[in-house]
Amino acid sequence: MGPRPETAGRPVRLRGRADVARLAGTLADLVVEALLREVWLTPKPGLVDRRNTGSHRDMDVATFERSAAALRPGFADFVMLGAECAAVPADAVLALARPAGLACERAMFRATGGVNTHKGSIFAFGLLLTAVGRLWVAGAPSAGPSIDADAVCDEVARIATGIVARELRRPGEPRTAGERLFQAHGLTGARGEAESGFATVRHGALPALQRALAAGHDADTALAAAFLHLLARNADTNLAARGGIAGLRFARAEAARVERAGGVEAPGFVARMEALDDAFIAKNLSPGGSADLLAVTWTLHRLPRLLRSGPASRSY
Ligand SMILES: CC(C)(COP(=O)(O)OP(=O)(O)OC[C@H]1O[C@@H](n2cnc3c(N)ncnc32)[C@H](O[C@H]2O[C@H](COP(=O)(O)OP(=O)(O)OP(=O)(O)O)[C@@H](O)[C@H]2O)[C@@H]1O)[C@@H](O)C(=O)NCCC(=O)NCCS
Ligand SMILES: Nc1ncnc2[nH]cnc12
Repeated sequence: MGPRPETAGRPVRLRGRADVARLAGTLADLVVEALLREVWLTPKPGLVDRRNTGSHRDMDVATFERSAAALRPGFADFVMLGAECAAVPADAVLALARPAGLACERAMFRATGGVNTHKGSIFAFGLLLTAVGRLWVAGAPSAGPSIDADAVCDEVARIATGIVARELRRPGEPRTAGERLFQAHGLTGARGEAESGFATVRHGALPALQRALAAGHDADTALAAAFLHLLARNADTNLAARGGIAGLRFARAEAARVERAGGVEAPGFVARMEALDDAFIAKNLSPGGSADLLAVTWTLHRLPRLLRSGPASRSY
């Protein structure tokens, strides 16, 4: 699966709804590509990949492939929604986007038979794609070339402003893992990451990916470097939900140990990650949130060049 011929790599300039629709298709293809690159990257401790299904018995690579394909139309809808609400104040956008997010969740559950593969990805990419749609229209006609990762992250932060206080700091029984972990440990999870403008990606995983590419590594090795960075630093509520704070600390400490041993540059990197995979599985640990942020990392890396378009956009 990859970008559709009619949208991939062609200049997308704003001339009206038809051009926003074409932009939406191009960006939806990019996000599906990012989700597939994530699930295919191997090995990823505790996660579904081509080595095994990690700490999961209810999903495999094919489940994620079906889920990603089912989400493509919804991803395009977020871009269109962002373009249509470009003039709406940023702090009023989330309420407008949430129904589209819930529709994506329903599409995911239909495609997976009720398994939660991409709930966090829907949230992250719903914000990211809505933000790009808004920037594309607000800055038209010169917006394309100036929409870089920082501009997108800043717009995501504006849209998500106040979400932690509004949705996590409220009294009452927690309804989800994220709400329970906030009350117990102050972890803000996907909401906190969004409100920070994907800070863990913007200031950590994305530079790690781009350093690895600049050093001559291929895309998968660069993604592995970015994933290791995330695993060592991201406050992943999936890890905490499954293994408690001790589980989150264990995962981050072990990832830091692999980094100190030289990371992707060191001989034996794959063997170290396979050993970590076995250890995570033994403890039922799964860093699903870090997997989502890895797909966000790839998307933010590819987006600026894609918006400037042209054949060069196919290079990484
Ligand atoms: C706002 C929501 C995210 C509310 O969901 P929740 O209250 O649960 O919030 P979190 O727990 O904080 O996170 C939910 C998912 O986000 C991913 N995640 C976790 N930590 C982080 C982080 N630090 N940064 C980024 N993302 C993070 C993670 O999703 C991934 O893992 C899931 C698969 O793992 P698994 O362990 O299997 O999960 P379960 O099935 O729940 O466990 P088992 O039953 O198998 O044991 C998968 O979702 C991955 O994507 C967290 O799970 C948001 O969901 C929401 O409100 N949505 C409504 C629609 C909406 O607003 N859409 C966007 C509009 S712009
Ligand atoms: N590869 C993966 N395995 C398990 N959970 C995930 N959530 C997102 N990507 C995942």
